[in-house]
Parts: sequence; structure tokens; C-alpha cells
Amino acid sequence: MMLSTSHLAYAYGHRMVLEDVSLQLNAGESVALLGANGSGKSTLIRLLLGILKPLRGEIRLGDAHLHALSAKARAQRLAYVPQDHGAVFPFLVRDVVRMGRMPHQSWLGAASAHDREQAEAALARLGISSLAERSYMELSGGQRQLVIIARALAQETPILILDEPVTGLDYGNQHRLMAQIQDLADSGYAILQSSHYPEHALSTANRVILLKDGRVLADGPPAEVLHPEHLHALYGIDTECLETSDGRRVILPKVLASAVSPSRRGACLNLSSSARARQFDEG
Ligand SMILES: Nc1ncnc2c1ncn2[C@@H]1O[C@H](COP(=O)(O)OP(=O)(O)OP(=O)(O)O)[C@@H](O)[C@H]1O
Repeated sequence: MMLSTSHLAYAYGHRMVLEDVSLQLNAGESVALLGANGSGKSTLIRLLLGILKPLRGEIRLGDAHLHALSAKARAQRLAYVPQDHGAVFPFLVRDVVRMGRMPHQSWLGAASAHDREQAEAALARLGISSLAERSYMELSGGQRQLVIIARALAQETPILILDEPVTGLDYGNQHRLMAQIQDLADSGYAILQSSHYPEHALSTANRVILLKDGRVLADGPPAEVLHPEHLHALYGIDTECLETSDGRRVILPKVLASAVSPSRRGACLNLSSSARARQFDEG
């Protein structure tokens, strides 16, 4: 197990945001963290990065307590893609991506050939080598997002944490990024991404964690966890699970699902007994 939390709690002042969160992230897994706006996803991520200190509970990175590690040691293990990509200086895209190499360099050390290669490989992997000589400040929000993901890949860490990574990406780039994230997990990365898209999680995550009222409402395989009852509990809307002609499941809001042929509807009308048991055990 690469990253784990045990009975984690956090409050901003007197307002409890996380009450009791226990989870694990393993190598080769792509885990989607879903919850309504304000449910604490970003707070949980800031705790996992060591930016915030828990009120209660513990976080372990491999065998070590997260807070016993230096910032540099954490950055050699965990790379982070934040939601906000503001720019202060007009760095070239290539230089922004090379910043991902800093945890591997000494304070005064120059970039090595390996550092440069990793940065170029990350740009190429995301299909944005053509942006390398552009000023980061000139880029669109979606292009900046891809650059920041390339910076995280250049960091060459075993764990990648992404806070709503598809925000601002066009339809094609959203789907290319989801496929890319799945590829990275298949190649051994442990990936945790917060998301507002159950359909992305259903099609690309290996595991889904639902956060509600400061606790884990459900944690398990997407097809079990992403169920209309859970989605109603999280978002307060009615959804339906449909089956495509090749047997895959998709989730649609009920108002849209009603337009689909009856034979394709109702693929997961009842919460499976294992997902239900986990829900009530944890509630
Ligand atoms: N710095 C802060 N000071 C006080 N309260 C905060 C702070 N940051 C977040 N909160 C509050 O903590 C709660 C959880 O916020 P958080 O950003 O973790 O949620 P989220 O699930 O990531 O939301 P979203 O999906 O909207 O991005 C919210 O009620 C928010 O107002």
C-alpha cells in the first residue's frame, strides 16, 4: 500500500469538514474521489499532501508517517495537479515542466540530461511538445492544465494526486486525459483524482470513493459504488444506469435516460448487496 489514512478528521476553526476518513491507495490503481461541492475533497487532498495537518487520525506514505517526512521527501513520492493554475511570471512551458524535477535536484544543482529528458517525455506523453517554447501566461486554461499535468509527470513520483483534472479541458482532451490516467495506472502509478463526473469514474477508474458528511459513504469497484441510490445521496438527483450494445454501463440523469430504448435501461436498478452492506456498515 502506497498511501493510506486512518480515521482522519479535519476542521477549519470550529467547522468540521472531515469526521472520519479511512482509505488506501495502491500501486497500479486509478481511484476517483467523488462528493458534492464543499464535501471536503480538496481538503482531503491538502491533508494527503501534508499542506494541512489532521485534527485526528494519521496518514502514512509507505511505511512512514507523512508528517515525519521532509517536504522534499514527500515531493519525491507524491506529485500534485491543483485546480488553480494561475501564473505570476512569464516562464516558458518547457521551464514550467522542468520545475517538476526540482525535488530530485540539489539546491544549487543544474538540470541533468535525465531531468531534461523527463520533461520532454512528459510534454510528448500529453501531446503538447508544440507548446514548449510558448509563454505559460499566454496559454488558455485548458492548455495550462495539460502543462501542469506534464510537470507532475516529470516529477517521476509513484503517486499522482489530481484535483478535478478535467476542469476546463475540451471534450476531446477530457477523454484523452482519462485514457492517459488509466494508462499511467496500468504502468504502475497510484493515482487519486477528485472528480465531479461519475461517468468518467465508471468508465476509467479501478475504484471509486464517495465522500459525504465528512465520511466515506462507499468505497469499491465503480460498477458497484456508482449506483443511482448512492448518486442520489450525493447529488440529490435521479439517475439511471444504462447498458451499451457492447455491455458497458453508463450513467445518465433520469430525464435524459427516459429517451433511451427500454431494452438498454435498468442495468443496475438495485444496489448490490455488497455495496449496500458497506454503505450501512460505514454509516
Ligand atoms: N481555507 C478555508 N477556510 C475555511 N473553510 C474552508 C477553507 N477551505 C475550504 N473550506 C470549507 O471546507 C469545506 C470543504 O471544502 P473543499 O474545498 O475541501 O470541498 P470540495 O469537495 O473540494 O469542494 P468543490 O467540489 O466545490 O471543489 C467547504 O465548506 C469550504 O467552504
